Amino acid sequence: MSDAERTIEVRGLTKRYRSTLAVDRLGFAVRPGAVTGFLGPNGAGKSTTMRMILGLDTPDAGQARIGGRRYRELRRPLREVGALLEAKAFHPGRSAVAHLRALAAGNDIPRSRVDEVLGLVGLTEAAHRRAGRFSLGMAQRLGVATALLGDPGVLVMDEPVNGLDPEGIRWLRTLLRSLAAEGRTVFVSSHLISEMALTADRLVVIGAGRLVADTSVAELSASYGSLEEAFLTLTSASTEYRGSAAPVTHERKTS
Ligand SMILES: Nc1ncnc2c1ncn2[C@@H]1O[C@H](COP(=O)(O)OP(=O)(O)OP(=O)(O)O)[C@@H](O)[C@H]1O
Repeated sequence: MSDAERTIEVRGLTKRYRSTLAVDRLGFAVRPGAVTGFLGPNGAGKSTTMRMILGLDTPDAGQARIGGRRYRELRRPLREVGALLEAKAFHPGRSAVAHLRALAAGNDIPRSRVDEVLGLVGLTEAAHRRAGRFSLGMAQRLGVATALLGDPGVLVMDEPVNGLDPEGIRWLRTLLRSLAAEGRTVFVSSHLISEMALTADRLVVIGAGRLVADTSVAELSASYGSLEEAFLTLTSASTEYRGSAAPVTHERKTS
């Protein structure tokens, strides 16, 4: 897979739910070889954007493409893009191994890969337990295993840190960084700035559905003194950070 095939591109992406403009003409690119954090306060539009990237929601305008194609046009989606959206997105009566085997069988993925990913996320011992009884942290690990099942070049994860304990958070951070170091595209949302400061190389920050920054973690924290300061300043005023240029203030949307 070439770098272009692993690039996520969002252009003019817009989504409205009745009176709420959830995503507003959003544009950015996520490239391979780095962890890109997707930051924004609660309700900023992160999940909606990720759902549109993954073809689970239809944009009202604009488009999201992976390697130049819409998610729905991908020939072997699980092998190209791994997704983690919400924890516990599996049948509660099924064991972890049964869940992964069913997905592998339906997507032409060798059965041996199931044991591999269970090992990778530390669920080998719990593989035969009913997934419905998993703790939130274990469910997140199963979600990560599911995302990695097809050995995809692109990973899209919505708040994967949720429910993990400190050891789990460190484990996930190391895993995401190593996946990026292997040349994969890793796009991960969070509202935890401190965690993103440790995990991400680049940041796409949104506020009220609009892009407020698309830059490296180092540059953003250097410009504002700290990443927390940058996040709070940019998202509260919906100002746009443009590298060394002065921040540009947008009118706030009142929809
Ligand atoms: N299915 C829906 N129907 C109506 N409104 C929705 C729907 N999904 C999202 N919204 C609204 O769109 C906006 C963006 O929501 P979204 O979940 O994408 O934000 P988020 O950045 O992921 O937030 P959080 O960090 O709280 O998960 C919010 O105002 C939310 O209430």
